[in-house]
Amino acid sequence: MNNTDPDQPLLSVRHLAVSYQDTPVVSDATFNVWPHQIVAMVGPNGAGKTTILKAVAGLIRPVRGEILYQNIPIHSLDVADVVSLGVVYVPEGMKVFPDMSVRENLEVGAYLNRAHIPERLRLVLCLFPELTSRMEAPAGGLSGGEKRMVTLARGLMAGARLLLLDDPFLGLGPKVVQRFCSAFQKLRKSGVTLLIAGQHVRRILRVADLAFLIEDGSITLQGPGPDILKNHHLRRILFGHAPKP
Ligand SMILES: Nc1ncnc2c1ncn2[C@@H]1O[C@H](COP(=O)(O)OP(=O)(O)OP(=O)(O)O)[C@@H](O)[C@H]1O
Repeated sequence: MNNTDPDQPLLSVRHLAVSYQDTPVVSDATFNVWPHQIVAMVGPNGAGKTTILKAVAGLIRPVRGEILYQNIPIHSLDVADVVSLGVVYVPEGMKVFPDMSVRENLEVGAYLNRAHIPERLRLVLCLFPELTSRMEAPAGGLSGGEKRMVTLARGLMAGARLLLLDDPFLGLGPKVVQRFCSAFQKLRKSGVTLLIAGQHVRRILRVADLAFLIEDGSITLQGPGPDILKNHHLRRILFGHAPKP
């Protein structure tokens, strides 16, 4: 299942520039994501985090730059081709198909990439055993945290080797956030690489092997998550002061 070279970046983003209509949003983003890591992108509202994730996922076409996944240029590919390589975007929010069962929601995830479905389902239920008893229930009746589990599980059912998570903790209480952090660590151990963008900066940086601060569409700081959490510039930009981590 895992054929990544630990000595090569899994994802290499080089001089990425993205515009909406003619308005530049990401100007020159360059970074690598190494296999089997949890990588975080943090930054102020509107800095360009979601835009970068969507460009990697093939949902937005860059105006300049390169995106290489396992050395394959993916910046000109359609979303379906990017997914079939194992790069899967999980949008923010808790959107499920409410009238479909949890099982059917997960099957939708596997629609574009149908190999290894039983193996993927085992991984999902090992991460989120609470879904086991809800498999035949309508997804609309799940709690917010459970719906979020289904959206993440759909990404895994699509065969993600690189999971792009957009604000995964949005709207979740501290206990559920903790639950997701341990699921992320289990996922990393199972060979999935995670690129996480979001607002829950302290929580995300504490679990991040590598993290980037994005400001105005460019990367202004990078390092291990717990280290950059101590950085004065980051604290000033994101917390407005320099609190204790
Ligand atoms: N579809 C769009 N059309 C035009 N402008 C957009 C569009 N989507 C985002 N933008 C703008 O691009 C900029 C970057 O947005 P983006 O969502 O990537 O930032 P972000 O860092 O993810 O922000 P947040 O943390 O608030 O989610 C913002 O100024 C936003 O208003």
